[in-house]
Amino acid sequence: MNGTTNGTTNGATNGTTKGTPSDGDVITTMNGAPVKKVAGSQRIGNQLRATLMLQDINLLELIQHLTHERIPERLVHARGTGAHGYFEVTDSISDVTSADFLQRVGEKTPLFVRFSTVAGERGTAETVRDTRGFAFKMRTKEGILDWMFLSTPVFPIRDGAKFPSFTHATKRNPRSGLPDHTMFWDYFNNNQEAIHFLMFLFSDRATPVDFQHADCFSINSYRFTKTDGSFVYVKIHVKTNQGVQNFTAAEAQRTAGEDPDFQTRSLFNDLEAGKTPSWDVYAQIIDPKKAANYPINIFDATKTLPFEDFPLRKFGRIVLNRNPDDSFAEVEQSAFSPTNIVPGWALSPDPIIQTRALAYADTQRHRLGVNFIQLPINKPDHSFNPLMRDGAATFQGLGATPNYFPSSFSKYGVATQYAQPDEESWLGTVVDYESPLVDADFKQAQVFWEKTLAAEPGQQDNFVSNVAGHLQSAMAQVRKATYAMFTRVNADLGKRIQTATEALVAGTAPTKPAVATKSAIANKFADMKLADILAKKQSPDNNSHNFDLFAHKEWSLT
Ligand code: HEM
Repeated sequence: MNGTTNGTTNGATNGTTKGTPSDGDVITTMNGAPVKKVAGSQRIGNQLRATLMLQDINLLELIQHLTHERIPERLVHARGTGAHGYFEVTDSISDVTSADFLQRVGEKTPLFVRFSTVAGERGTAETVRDTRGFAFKMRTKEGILDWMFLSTPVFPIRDGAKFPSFTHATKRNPRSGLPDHTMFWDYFNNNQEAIHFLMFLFSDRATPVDFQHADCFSINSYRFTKTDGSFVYVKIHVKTNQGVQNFTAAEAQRTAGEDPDFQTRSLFNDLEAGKTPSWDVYAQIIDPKKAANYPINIFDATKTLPFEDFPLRKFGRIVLNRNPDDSFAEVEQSAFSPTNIVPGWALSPDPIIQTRALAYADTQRHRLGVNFIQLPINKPDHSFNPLMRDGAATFQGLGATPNYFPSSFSKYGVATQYAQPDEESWLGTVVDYESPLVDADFKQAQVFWEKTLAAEPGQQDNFVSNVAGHLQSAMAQVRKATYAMFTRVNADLGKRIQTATEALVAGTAPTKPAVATKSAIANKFADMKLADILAKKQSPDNNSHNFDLFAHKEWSLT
């Protein structure tokens, strides 16, 4: 057998699953003894009747392993898929960060990404209306850096204590176990700082065709730091080179029914076919002095920062080129956290980031076990901390290394080049603070409605019908409060949502939801049957990626 030898760890590098068997390997029991009959079971007499024996170790182990194969799904972002690739520095950014992996233009850092939807469970359909998660794990020479971004540039909350309520309201009713639109809208009616997020969630941007055709954003402000102690704040934008493509609500719903795994299949097939989807990476650099007097709080995750004042600066690109070898080992067991940072990249005082600092490794100890960091996909190429060593399933092999610090019997210490603390100062009186809702919270939502959506033909109509289609299932008093919320964005918007929703409730709306514009993909294939699309895909002169997006009936592991 390949894999572990001599009882020592086979430290898999690059987060890839190791131990692929080779021809001629024999199947063994857990302790490594050869199995005589893998699919047979020991029984009394040569008969089909089941008088089985506990001494049939192969059978016992097979069943016992199977009954333990599922682990808890992620609290949020349970449905996901992954891919390997790299991050490449395309433009110099070393004036604002000392991060080693960003110092040299052209340098590539190995990367793993997990893409996800947020609210649904592990088996739910993928093309549904939702935010998409983009979790990047970069293996830099100075440790693992995780970037955990979303496909919306804003978040629904700016007070960490609201995260449980927001999460509960977007999941199932605790009594009925059913999705509950009354609960959903009632939460948002009472937490209206989420309005900007809702504008994205009910636009066609929340039904991307697949992950390759979506952008993502850090949302939270982080810090680029330098070894001299200076720093700037930074927001990251990751823009797809495949072009943004969204489904309309009707297309997304249809696809969810026809192929609930559409987005996983699209990515898997693209990578198997040798495609290399890529994204350009930009920074919005924020001078701390400018941030202090800027009208928008840069630590308010419900707001974006205008490009006029904080232009995008390109510094890298992300390229994907390989499917995982083992979906469970790499995708399901991957553990990302914003606290996986490296010198040159740091957290900020953003309250959401500070709350997140606690959440991830905590849930991963529950989901994967205390030593989840030793799993190959999560394990840094180099790490050493003898103070964290015991717990279930540890295999670090630190032996006699002292487990306290400092010790007279060891010479290990800290890296002196990072000894200089950065200059951020945190001073103030302790207060119990919950951010109040103010008129300014509706400003960016208003711009999104009046300018952004208005600039794309049919998108305002789609927005109204997307909200109405969802809101119609809420109780009357909740619907009324939601009309009032959208009226604060724009009086006409509030009225249109009310008219469209109440028509659906009364059954006077057209039976099919009005889909004002079709996506580019739907237009292209409007009159084609699936079989024609697949046939066209196979024609040698076709090199349009649009055809591949519809090739979702294929599943090829070869
Ligand atoms: C207080 C706010 C938040 C809390 C408490 C929180 C908590 C969590 C938890 C518990 C998970 C599951 C982790 C796991 O099981 O491994 C998760 C996943 C995730 N979160 Fe958050 N989250 C918050 C806000 C955000 C924000 C603002 C973003 C992005 C800007 C984000 C991005 C993600 C992503 C991408 C994943 C999926 C990770 C994966 O694919 O494994 N989260 N979050």
